[in-house]
Amino acid sequence: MRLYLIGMPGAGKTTLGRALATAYELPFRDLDEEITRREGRSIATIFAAEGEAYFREQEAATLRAVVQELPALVLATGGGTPCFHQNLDVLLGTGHTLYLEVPVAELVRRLQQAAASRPLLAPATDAAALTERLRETLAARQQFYSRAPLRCAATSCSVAAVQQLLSRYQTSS
Ligand SMILES: Nc1ncnc2c1ncn2[C@@H]1O[C@H](COP(=O)(O)OP(=O)(O)O)[C@@H](O)[C@H]1O
Ligand SMILES: O=C(O)C1=C[C@@H](OP(=O)(O)O)[C@@H](O)[C@H](O)C1
Ligand SMILES: [Mg+2]
Repeated sequence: MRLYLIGMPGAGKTTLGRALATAYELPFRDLDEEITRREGRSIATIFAAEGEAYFREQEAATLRAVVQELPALVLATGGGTPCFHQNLDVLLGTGHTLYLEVPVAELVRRLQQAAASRPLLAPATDAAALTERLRETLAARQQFYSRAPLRCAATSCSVAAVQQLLSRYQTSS
């Protein structure tokens, strides 16, 4: 089984993805970590040195390489992954895609510390600016995220809840 986690920065894709991989005894990959490894530099450095378009190309290529390499895994994508280069079609066509749906106010709470290492959010320094940035980003991305066949809300995104969701989904499909 390939399980893909999608959603906004701060939704918990990396955190929950790692826990789900342990629970399912599957390899875990974080797409940002894979890009960092291939490139030998951080996501923030890639954005600063090469710009977003270059990052999106590397992201698309790395996604395809990971999918080809591993027939079974849990993959935490980056927040923008499903929105560029037909990546969502790759996800939908090769595994189960789960959208972690988290309200902007909760994302702000989680990200206030970490925005500096997330280049798309870095210009938003205070809570009001971060809220505005996340609102705009979510509005633009909703059309992609909402195509995921599986979704869970912030409050119910435990490992056990996802396992239950997935087993119901697998028996019904
Ligand atoms: N369920 C949760 N409840 C509270 N905080 C969380 C939860 N999941 C993740 N976090 C925190 O939110 C931040 C972003 O989590 P992360 O897994 O990196 O999200 P993503 O990979 O979706 O950007 C981290 O500081 C993490 O500890
Ligand atoms: O939302 C985005 O466009 C991005 C999210 C980041 O991943 P997280 O969602 O894990 O923060 C990372 O891929 C990059 O900084 C771009
Ligand atoms: Mg992440």
